[in-house]
Amino acid sequence: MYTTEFLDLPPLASAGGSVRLPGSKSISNRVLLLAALSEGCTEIADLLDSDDTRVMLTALEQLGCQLDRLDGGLLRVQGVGGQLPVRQATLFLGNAGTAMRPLTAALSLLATTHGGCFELGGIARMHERPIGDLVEALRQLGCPVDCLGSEGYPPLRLGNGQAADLHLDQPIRVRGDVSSQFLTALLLALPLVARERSVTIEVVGELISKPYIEITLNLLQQFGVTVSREGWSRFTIPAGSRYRSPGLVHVEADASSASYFIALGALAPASPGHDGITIEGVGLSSIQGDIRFVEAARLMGADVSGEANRLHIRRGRWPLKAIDLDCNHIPDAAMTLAVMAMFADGTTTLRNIASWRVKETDRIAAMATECRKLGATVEEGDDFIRITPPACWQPASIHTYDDHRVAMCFSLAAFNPAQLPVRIQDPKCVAKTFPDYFEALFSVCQAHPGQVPVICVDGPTASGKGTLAAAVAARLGYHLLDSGALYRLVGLAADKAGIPTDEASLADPTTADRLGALARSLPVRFEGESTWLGDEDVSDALRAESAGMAASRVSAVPQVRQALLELQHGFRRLPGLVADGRDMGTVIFPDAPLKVYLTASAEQRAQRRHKQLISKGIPARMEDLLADLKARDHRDMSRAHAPLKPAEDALLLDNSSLDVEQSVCQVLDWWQGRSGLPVR
Ligand SMILES: Nc1ncnc2c1ncn2[C@@H]1O[C@H](COP(=O)(O)OP(=O)(O)O)[C@@H](O)[C@H]1O
Ligand SMILES: Nc1ccn([C@H]2C[C@H](O)[C@@H](COP(=O)(O)OP(=O)(O)O)O2)c(=O)n1
Repeated sequence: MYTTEFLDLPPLASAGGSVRLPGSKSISNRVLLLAALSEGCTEIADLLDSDDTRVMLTALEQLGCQLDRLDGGLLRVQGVGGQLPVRQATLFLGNAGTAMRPLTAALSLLATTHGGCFELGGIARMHERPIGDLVEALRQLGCPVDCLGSEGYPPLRLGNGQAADLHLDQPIRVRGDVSSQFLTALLLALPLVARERSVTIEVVGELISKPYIEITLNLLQQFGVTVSREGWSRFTIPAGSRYRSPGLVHVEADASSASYFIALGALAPASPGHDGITIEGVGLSSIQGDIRFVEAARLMGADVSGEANRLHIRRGRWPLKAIDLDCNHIPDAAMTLAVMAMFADGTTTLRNIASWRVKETDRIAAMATECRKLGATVEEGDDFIRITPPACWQPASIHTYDDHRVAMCFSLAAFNPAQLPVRIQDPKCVAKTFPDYFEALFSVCQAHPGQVPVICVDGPTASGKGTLAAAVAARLGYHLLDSGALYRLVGLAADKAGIPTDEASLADPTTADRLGALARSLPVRFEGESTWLGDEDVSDALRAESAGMAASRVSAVPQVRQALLELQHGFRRLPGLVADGRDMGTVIFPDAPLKVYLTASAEQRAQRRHKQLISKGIPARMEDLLADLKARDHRDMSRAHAPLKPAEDALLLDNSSLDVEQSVCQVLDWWQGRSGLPVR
C-alpha cells in the first residue's frame, strides 16, 4: 500500500494481463456478522483485509466472539449463537457503514433482550452520516437508542442495561429511500428475535440499491434463514428462524473493485502480447449488484465477456459512447462511469444517484470538482451528474476526500490523451476496500516509452546519495535502485568464485570476461531491507568498506558495466524510480527528467563515513578513511568507461552545510517544479 502524501501517476499508455481482486467488502462484513451470530463454527475464505473489515473484526472480538486465523488465509469464527457474552462495550467503527448499521441493529436487539449497553462511534465523517431512520425503526421495536451527538447521527448508545420485551406484533417500518443499509441491518438482526414468532418489515418509500438487499437475502439463506418478500416493500422473517453456520463460506472478489479494471480494459489500448484485462475471483454469476456495472460498461462500448468466476475485458468501441443512465442499481460502481465519461464522444448523464451525497463524502460534489480540475465540464444536481469530456485536459492534483473510490476512479485519468501525469492525494485512502489497488493497477499497466520518471542521484562516495535517494523514493512511493550495491555484489561474488579483483588481474582480458559473465548471472534477490546472493544474506557484508573498494575496482571493467545495464534498466517500473550511483544520469538513464549531482567536501564525507561506521560498531580511522575515499574518487572519476561526472543537465547539490531533511526538501522542490503538476 502507498502511504505517501500523494502518488503521481505518469501518463499511462496500455494495459493487459490478469488481476485477482480482494474480497467484497459488503459480503465480508455481512458474513463476519452472520458467522458471529450463528450457532457453530464458520470458516471464511478470501475475506477482505481492509480498514472496514478490520474494525468489524475488532468489534466482534470486543463482543466476546472468538476468531482464529488458520493456515491458507482462512478465518475461523466461533459463533455466539444469538447470545451476548459481553454485555457492555464501546466500539470504534471508523468510517465503515457496513459495520455501523448492522451492528447497531443487532446490538440494539441483543442489548434490549439481554440487558446490555453498547456505545458505537467512528471517525468524524461517520458522525455526519445519517442513521436516524434505523434508530427510529429500533425505537419502534422498544429498543432504547440514544444519539450521543446530534439526533439522527452516530455516536449511539444502545440499550440501558435493563432487559425489556420487544414490540414485535406490528410490522416494523423503515425507510428505504435514503440507504438500503438500514433494511439490511434489520434483516440481519431480526432473525435473532424471530424464534417464537414471525417478524415483518415494511419499507417506506421506494427502496434504493436493491441489489445490496439481494446480497443480504442470499447470505441469510446461506446461514439458514429464508426471508419471504412481497416485491421490495414487505419482508417476513419466519417464526423459528435461527442462524446456523454453513461451515465454509467463500467471499467473492469485490464487484465494485472490479469496476476499475473493467473500465481500464475498456479505455486502455492492449499492451503488446496481451489481449485485454482478465479479472479473477468475480464473474457473471456474482451475487453482488455491482456486477451490473458490466452492462453499463458495455453500453459505453466495453467488450466484456466472462464466466462464473472470471471476467475478460477488451477495448471495444473507441472513443467510448456517451450514455444517459439511471444508476440506482449500481451506486458505488457508477462513480467509475463518471471517469469513463471523460473518454466518451459526448455528454454523459448519470441519474438517480442521490445516495452519493451521504457516502464516505458527498460524492456528487467530489466527482464534479475533480472532473472539472481535469478540464471536464460538469453539471451537478441533487441526484445527478452530467459530464462533458475535457476539450483540453489539464494537469491535476486530485483531492480524494478520504474516499477510496474517488482515489481509484481518478487513477484511470492517467490514460488521458494529452499524456499528462495525474497526482492522487492521500493514496492510502484505498485501504478501506483495496489496500493494494495501485500495485494491482501498475501490475497490468504500461507507460509510454521513457515516461516512467527517474530521478538520478550521482556523486562521490559518502556524499549522502544513498540516504537522499532512499528518502526521496519513500516520499514519492518510487522504486529505489542502489546501483553501487550491484557493483559491490559483483565484488563479493568474485571473491566467492575465486576470481581476483586486484587491479593487475583486472587488466587481464580473460579475468575481465569471467567477471562480466559472473555479473550477467548474479543470483541476487532483494527482499525488503535484505540483499541475498544465492542463499546467503549479504546485507552487512555489502556495506563493508572493503566491499566498496572492491566495487570501485570491478566497476572499471567494461564487461561488468555492460552486464549490469539491463538489470539496472529493469528497475524503471511504475510509478517511478530514484536511482543512486555514479553514472545514472550520464549513461544508464540519460533521458531522466531530474538529475542531481550530490557533493560535499572530502573532509566532510570522511567524517560522515567515520560516524556511520562507528555508530555501527565498526572500527575506523579518519586518516585511512580520507585516504581511501580520495583514492576511490580518483579511480571513479578517471576510469575510461562511465566515469563519475555530473551529467550536462544535472543540478548540483553541495550538501556540506545541509542536513538530510534539507537536501531531501531541495530535491523534492526541484521535482515538483519538473512534474508539471499543481500542488493542490
Ligand atoms: N546531507 C547530509 N548531511 C549530513 N550527513 C549526511 C547527509 N546525507 C547523508 N549523511 C550521512 O552521511 C553518511 C553517508 O551517507 P550515504 O547515504 O551512505 O552516502 P553515499 O551513498 O553517497 O555513500 C550517512 O551516515 C548519512 O546519514
Ligand atoms: N552507478 C555506479 C555505482 C557505483 N559504482 C562503483 C563505484 C563506487 O566506488 C562503488 C561502490 O558504490 P556505492 O555507491 O555503493 O558506494 P558509496 O555508498 O558511495 O560508498 O561502485 C559505479 O561505478 N557506478
